[in-house]
Amino acid sequence: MNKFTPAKPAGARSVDEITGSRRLRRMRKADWSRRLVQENRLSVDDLIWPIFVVDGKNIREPIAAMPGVFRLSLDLAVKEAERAAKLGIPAIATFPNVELGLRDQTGSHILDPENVINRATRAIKHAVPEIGIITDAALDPFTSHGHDGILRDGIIVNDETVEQVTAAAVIQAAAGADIIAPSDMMDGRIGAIRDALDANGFQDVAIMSYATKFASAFYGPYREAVGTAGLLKGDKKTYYLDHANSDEAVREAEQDLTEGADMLMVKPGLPYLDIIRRLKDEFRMPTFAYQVSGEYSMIKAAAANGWIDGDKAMLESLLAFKRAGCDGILTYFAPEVAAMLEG
Ligand SMILES: NCC(=O)CCC(=O)O
Ligand SMILES: [Mg+2]
Repeated sequence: MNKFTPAKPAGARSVDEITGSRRLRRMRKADWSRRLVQENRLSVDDLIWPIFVVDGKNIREPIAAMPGVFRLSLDLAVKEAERAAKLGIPAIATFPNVELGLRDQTGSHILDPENVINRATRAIKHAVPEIGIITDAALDPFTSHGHDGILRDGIIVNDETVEQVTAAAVIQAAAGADIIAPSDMMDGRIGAIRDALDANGFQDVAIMSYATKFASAFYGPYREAVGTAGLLKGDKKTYYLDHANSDEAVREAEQDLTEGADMLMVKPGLPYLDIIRRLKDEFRMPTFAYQVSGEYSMIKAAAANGWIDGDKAMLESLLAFKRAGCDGILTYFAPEVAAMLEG
């Protein structure tokens, strides 16, 4: 084997000459100094916990593609909300798995004040009034085709969907939702929901807009959780954002703020940190990320295989959202990380 000895350049500079004695490792030398200069911190106040609810009693159904996440009947959802409040988690977001017989072409069951989402809101509000409740006014768990909008002749019709989603938002507010978070990406829904909430006396109900929801492969496990995986035909590219685009995301956020959104959300999270940073810098509004099911499950799967340290990857991923400019994160890790931050 030939041995190669690299030549030192003539008059090679010392490291001090190269750096001008600016040694950036100095502050990293010990735990105490790393803590002292740490720029971002994750706190339990940053967490929103998405939970899945179903009809029935004493049901705690595992979701195969989301280890550690369950579909909960309302009695158990209330218990979990109590646990979340004790851990200091500020808010939960509820998503239903609706029985197939109640799903139809227009998602009409979303308008039933007694549907599982509205009953969950009332039950949790009654038992745990101190926790914030966020509901999604989207149609996908209620339609027989798994789309977020009303489907007519192969087209998701915008304005009719906005009417349906707006009516659903008012019914959710009447049930006690504190924040309406419409995730369907129809044009004009934020302004329509704001007008309708105000007209019905819900001026104090806020809107968190899923302003930039991208067409993404990372929603896979969620579709198992809400039971739309087998129903969905085609894709959602005519309403969700093209994941190649960034300027378009800024336009979407600007539009939703103009229409009255109180908060912005970017979804998915980790592959879209650049979008979070752009929106935060551009608008300086409360900005949230949804660390979606696929992101959660990737970390869980790699950890289960012993390929990564799951706890460390969880904490690192959540802190990355703070660094990117997030005020908070919707994450299935919420109770796990809250317990860790507390302990
Ligand atoms: N409207 C809520 C979602 O679509 C959640 C997606 C995910 O967690 O993958
Ligand atoms: Mg829009």
